[in-house]
Amino acid sequence: MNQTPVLEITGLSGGYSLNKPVLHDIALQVQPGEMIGLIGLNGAGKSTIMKHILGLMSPQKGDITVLGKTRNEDPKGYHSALSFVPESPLLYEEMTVREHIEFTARAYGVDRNDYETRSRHLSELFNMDDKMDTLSSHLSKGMKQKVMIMCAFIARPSLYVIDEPFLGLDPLGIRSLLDFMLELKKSGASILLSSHILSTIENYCDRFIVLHHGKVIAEGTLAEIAAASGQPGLSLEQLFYELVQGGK
Ligand SMILES: Nc1ncnc2c1ncn2[C@@H]1O[C@H](COP(=O)(O)OP(=O)(O)OP(=O)(O)O)[C@@H](O)[C@H]1O
Repeated sequence: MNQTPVLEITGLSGGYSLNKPVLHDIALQVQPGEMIGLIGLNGAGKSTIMKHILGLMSPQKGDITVLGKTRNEDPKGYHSALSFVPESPLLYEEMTVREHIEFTARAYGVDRNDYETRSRHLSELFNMDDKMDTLSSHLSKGMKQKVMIMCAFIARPSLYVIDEPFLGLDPLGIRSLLDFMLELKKSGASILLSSHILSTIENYCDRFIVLHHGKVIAEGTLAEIAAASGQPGLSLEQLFYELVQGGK
């Protein structure tokens, strides 16, 4: 493939202190229209990779480009090409659901008509119609997670970075989220998704990156990872178990 990757990470090492890196020589690419599953045990480094992509942490070594440019080369282009769903909801208690979505839409420069159409679609999809004017402090845990997801999806960036989004969502919410991610993918967007719910993402992601102790220990389609491990036909969960047990 000769097109510019939406996201390219090369030789990334980084962490929370210089003498103890958490990430070791990470390389990965996300192409336009791809959904990539980033999987690993607790503490493997998934969120730390995402913090580096978002520019919340700076690499100790290596480079990260979004649409071919680093954050230093084009800060505005870099950030407007990204949208993020964090693992835990971070909301303003005194703002309503609608205000959160509106605020995010303005920050991304979404025009009024697009905002109206998308926000109606998202509130229906996530069953939040009757909560749009509720203060976020009055929402359930799963509803707060839905607000984060709706905020991330109100803009139409090239890349969605989504950190373990399913926790707290009810089965209908999980299905709506998966279906919506497929819609985004069809429209050409790329998604980097981390999750522990391997049976759920197995059939949705195009490729997987398996992270263990801050290193990429396997990558590819399910069939490619299975073939490389000499165990064709295994499910993602079985393969993951074999890989991390073997890599201990
Ligand atoms: N703020 C922090 N300060 C210091 N170390 C941290 C901090 N956040 C994470 N770490 C460490 O970095 C390593 C990677 O953590 P990270 O949060 O990236 O894991 P993860 O793969 O996202 O795990 P999980 O599945 O539990 O969300 C762990 O050893 C963790 O203890």
